Amino acid sequence: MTDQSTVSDIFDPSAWVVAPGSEGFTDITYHLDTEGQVARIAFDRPEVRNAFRPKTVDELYSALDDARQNPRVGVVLLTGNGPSPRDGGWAFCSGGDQRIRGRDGYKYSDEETAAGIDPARAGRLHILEVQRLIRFMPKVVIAVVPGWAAGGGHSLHAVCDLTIASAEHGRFKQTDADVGSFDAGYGSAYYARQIGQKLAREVFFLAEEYSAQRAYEMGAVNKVVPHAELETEALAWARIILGKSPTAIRMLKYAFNAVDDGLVGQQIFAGEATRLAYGSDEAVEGRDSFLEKRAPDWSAFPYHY
Ligand SMILES: CC(C)(COP(=O)(O)OP(=O)(O)OC[C@H]1O[C@@H](n2cnc3c(N)ncnc32)[C@H](O)[C@@H]1OP(=O)(O)O)[C@@H](O)C(=O)NCCC(=O)NCCSC(=O)CCC(=O)c1ccccc1C(=O)O
Repeated sequence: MTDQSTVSDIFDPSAWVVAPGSEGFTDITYHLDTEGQVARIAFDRPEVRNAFRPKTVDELYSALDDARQNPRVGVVLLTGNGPSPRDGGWAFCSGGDQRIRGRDGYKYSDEETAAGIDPARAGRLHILEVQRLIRFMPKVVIAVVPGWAAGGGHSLHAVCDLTIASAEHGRFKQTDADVGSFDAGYGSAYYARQIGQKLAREVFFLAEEYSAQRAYEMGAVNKVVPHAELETEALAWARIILGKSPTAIRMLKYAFNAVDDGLVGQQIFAGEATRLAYGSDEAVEGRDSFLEKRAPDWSAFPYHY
């Protein structure tokens, strides 16, 4: 298990505490800032450019869902620890671990399978569940890219609300088609909404390498910062966002999502609108009139226009 106090060369141990319950994770690290309002979740397989295997995705989902349900957390930073002890390379995430890809998805290890993996969940592509969690959680998720974002890692950065990248080491490459994979959802179609159709098709069809600066110019990255300042800058952005109204941020995220998310997007936005309406005197009158077995009195509530 990684020493949680020194997880990455650009990690500031004085800014973070280990998130309760995360001690058993092997493939990711999970920290909360000292105020308990920002979550830092990081891939921790730098020797394979932070490629994910099913266990990685299980842990990632678990940490993200914990952050989602923590009422004090307002912003999540998703990043990759590094550098690689083998060659010094940096990565955000290089997608699915190709060494354990089977014909029906990514495979748990023999030990994990022997320990009781249900055959129904043996071949996994559940990074897509992680994508939906990032997309639908009512909090801002920032991709903090210290190195390669490739394949499914590229898709994860695309689905995050914001991306901050290392000027020196940030690299973007959509390799899906090189390895016979295709993210036909947020990773491609939504990504095209971000940078435009021609550029998105170039990124996927050619699978070339793009620097952080080029990705910024294409509209895929919000800010490029010196490598040593990457995490400090990400935390600073998180603190700016924490200064805003939680309800406003939640409604804005869901408003941005709704146009691309069809009825699910409308449902999520509408659910939050209903929550807001329940707080009004008008909705209280509706509920109370039912419980008191009387006709509702709407006279105090004008038809606003
Ligand atoms: C990322 C690279 C461009 C980095 O290149 P470089 O810096 O030269 O490093 P390397 O020497 O290549 O790599 C160092 C070391 O790491 C190993 N490694 C790197 N990436 C992976 C990986 N993905 N799986 C396994 N191992 C990896 C590499 O082999 C080296 O180890 P050695 O022992 O020295 O050999 C470059 O590494 C690269 O191109 N990597 C592969 C990127 C890739 O193709 N990823 C898979 C894309 S497909 C995918 O992610 C599908 C899963 C998925 O997410 C999905 C599924 C279904 C629908 C949607 C999705 C979705 O995309 O979300």
